[in-house]
Amino acid sequence: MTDFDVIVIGGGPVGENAAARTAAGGLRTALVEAEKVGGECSYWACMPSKALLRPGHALAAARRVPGVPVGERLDPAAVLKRRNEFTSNWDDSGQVGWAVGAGLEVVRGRGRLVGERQVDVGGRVLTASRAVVVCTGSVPRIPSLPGLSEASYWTSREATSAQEVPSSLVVLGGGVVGVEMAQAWARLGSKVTLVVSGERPLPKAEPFAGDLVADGLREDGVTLRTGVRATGVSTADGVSTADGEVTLELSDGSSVSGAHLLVATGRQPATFDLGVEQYGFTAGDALPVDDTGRVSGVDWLYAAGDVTGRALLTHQGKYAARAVGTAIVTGAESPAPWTAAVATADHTAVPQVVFTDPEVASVGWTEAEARKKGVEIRVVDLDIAVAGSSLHADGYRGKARMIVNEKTRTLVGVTFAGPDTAELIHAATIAIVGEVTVDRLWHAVPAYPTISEVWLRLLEAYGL
Ligand SMILES: Cc1cc2nc3c(=O)[nH]c(=O)nc-3n(C[C@H](O)[C@H](O)[C@H](O)COP(=O)(O)OP(=O)(O)OC[C@H]3O[C@@H](n4cnc5c(N)ncnc54)[C@H](O)[C@@H]3O)c2cc1C
Ligand SMILES: NC(=O)c1ccc[n+]([C@@H]2O[C@H](COP(=O)([O-])OP(=O)(O)OC[C@H]3O[C@@H](n4cnc5c(N)ncnc54)[C@H](O)[C@@H]3O)[C@@H](O)[C@H]2O)c1
Repeated sequence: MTDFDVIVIGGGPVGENAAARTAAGGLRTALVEAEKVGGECSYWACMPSKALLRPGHALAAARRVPGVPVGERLDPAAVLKRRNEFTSNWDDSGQVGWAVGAGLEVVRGRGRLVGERQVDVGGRVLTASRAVVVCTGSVPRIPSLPGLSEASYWTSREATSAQEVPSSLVVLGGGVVGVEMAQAWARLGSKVTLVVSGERPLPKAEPFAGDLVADGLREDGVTLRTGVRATGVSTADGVSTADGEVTLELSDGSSVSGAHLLVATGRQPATFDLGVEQYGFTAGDALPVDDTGRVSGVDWLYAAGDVTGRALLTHQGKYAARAVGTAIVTGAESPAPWTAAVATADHTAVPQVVFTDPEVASVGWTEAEARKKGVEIRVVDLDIAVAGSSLHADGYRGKARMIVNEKTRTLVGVTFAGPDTAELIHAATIAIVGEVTVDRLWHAVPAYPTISEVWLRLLEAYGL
């Protein structure tokens, strides 16, 4: 008799969803968690970062509408208190309660694959009759910079959980973590310098989006150092506590200093000390999976979320988890694309919102990605300037891009960059997933006066 039908290793949002799905399908399911049920997302990523950003957005939005009485600046103590509440003060008992209510057995400890359908947790070997699902997430990728390992630097964990506003902050890396945290702490009163190796931040987004975010950061007082690489780190005494304690040396011979250094240079799959080598994989590499989440060459092993390296986003990881759970419960061998056990949208329709001000909301391919794939496309670019946007805010500044596959006349990518564009993107996701032609989209009439009217202008600019 096995202990469980399914063992899920990693109780982040993705593991929780995979486990809840198999339990709902009547399978005895264990959720093994080494730290906190709820994972990185709940305690050191999505939730606290958005809780730090939201008050600044609300204040900026109010300032853009005459007649709304607003204060000069944010109240950092109140912002940090609300952020602490959003992380339940880093107490996971609520999440554990949810897991138990969902019919899961929560096993505390670090899981390690030790044989076919066997997981060691602190010396106890758990066995599964059907499947083991790896949802161990990712960890910060730290570059090898001279002096960095001796310095006391921040990763996204410290940047999202700090209990005081740092007097100054140097941020290395202009990806999503870098720009979001640079703006959050700048708006809370920190003197922030953002170091970006390329021409602009957000190199994976459409260039106009990175440029608009750069403008927004500069307006918040962030100093942007673009086109420079970090070459070394030095600290006064190895402990960074006061202004100027950490110095980042740069490739152009200059340097920048701050009370803290945030290293935001990407993430790495959490496949260390997991026993993946016995199946031919390398610790630190992503686990390769098919669209049902089955790990290549191991028929009882599944994976979902950041650990697969497919899309490092909570919503997309949870989608993959639902596919894995369905695949395990139904036991379908080769389910068809776009059925519940297959994460088909990962290839064409991954939405993301960068929660800066301006926001960047995108789905599908960028122009560069579409061209690389050899798709015959037409790109439509517009300023977001409709009745809805001018009512929304005085001096509203934003841009939209729609990319159309010229053969099928369907959308393959959409990006909106501007204040409060996040809520526009789901319409684009539906259009891409539904393979709606521009000719049919013409009949999806946006309400007046909303920012969504930009859809009508995009279609008109396309020639409809
Ligand atoms: C600062 C920041 C902000 C972000 N903001 C957003 C956002 O706004 N929206 C968004 O969609 N995405 C966001 N992300 C990305 C998002 O956090 C991840 O995509 C998401 O957390 C992935 O979920 P996961 O369950 O795969 O991994 P995780 O959330 O990392 O959870 C993995 C869990 O597995 C546990 N674990 C690891 N190894 C073991 C083991 N051997 N045994 C037992 N347990 C183990 C860990 O303790 C952890 O609890 C953000 C990321 C960062 C860093
Ligand atoms: N709002 C959101 O959806 C959200 C928010 C935060 C994070 N995330 C997810 O988390 C993941 C990790 O975010 P991230 O920002 O850490 O990674 P990222 O890959 O988005 O960005 C890392 C950046 O660091 C740069 N970089 C790498 N090495 C460097 C070096 N040595 N010196 C200078 N720059 C260097 C890269 O060019 C890149 O621009 C992302 O994939 C993102 O999808 C999502």
